[in-house]
Amino acid sequence: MTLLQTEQLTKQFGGLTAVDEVDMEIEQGEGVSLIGPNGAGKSTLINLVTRRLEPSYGDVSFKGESIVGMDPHEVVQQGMSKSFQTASVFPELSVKENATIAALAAEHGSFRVNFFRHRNSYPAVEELTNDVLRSVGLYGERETQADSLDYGNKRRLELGIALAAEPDMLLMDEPTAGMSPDETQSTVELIKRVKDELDLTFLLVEHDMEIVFDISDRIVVLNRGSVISTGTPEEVQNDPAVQEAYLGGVEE
Ligand SMILES: Nc1ncnc2c1ncn2[C@@H]1O[C@H](COP(=O)(O)OP(=O)(O)OP(=O)(O)O)[C@@H](O)[C@H]1O
Repeated sequence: MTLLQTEQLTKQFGGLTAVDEVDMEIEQGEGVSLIGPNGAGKSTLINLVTRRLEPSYGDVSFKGESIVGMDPHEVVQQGMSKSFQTASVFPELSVKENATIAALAAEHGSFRVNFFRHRNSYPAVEELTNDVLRSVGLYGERETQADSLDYGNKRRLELGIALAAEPDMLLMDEPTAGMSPDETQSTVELIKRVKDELDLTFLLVEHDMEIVFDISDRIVVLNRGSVISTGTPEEVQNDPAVQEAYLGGVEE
């Protein structure tokens, strides 16, 4: 099943076409990375998909329905979450309280938790929260105040908060930015494990090619707003158009 589809999706800023008639499809269960040189249009494309930007023209559909016209929070309710946004963490609350709030806020999909309608479903919320904290390796830290987590664990909590909403699709913009090599490695392992465990569909923007090749089922390459290649990591790596546009100069 196609979860996300863009058709002729275009964003112009004045005379600059940042995203240029992009046709992209992401299937349920796929892990897709979006790569491309600086200024290729990756962030703009993500912002169009999450409805933080209005397209100049073209369409975005999620689960077969156009989401152009929806507010960003409505898109989240449809099952699309974006992780690695520190803004989603309440620093003065505990790890568990943060995850619980995220679980309570989720109002989509088969698992509908609405605190005000189903107060007696609190045990279900607690079970979900505990599962998520175990998945991201924070169960042992559940009583810790979010503020006092180290950097790597803060990022794990951000991922946990996104997962507690039980998203059908997770968007991640440079999840390992600012991390040490060890933290990067454990975050990559975490994303891979969570994807397998939860059959998660993701769209990742990442500059680190080692991570991209390790983590992706499929890669979409943008250059100057256009998709110049799409395929498995191997296909993309061997595509001369990509080598020229993106990996240019690394021939040995
Ligand atoms: N709000 C804006 N107003 C005007 N131009 C913009 C705006 N946002 C992005 N651009 C331009 O659109 C182009 C694409 O930018 P975008 O940030 O999407 O690229 P990117 O691939 O995410 O780059 P990076 O890898 O450096 O983050 C760039 O030329 C950028 O300067």
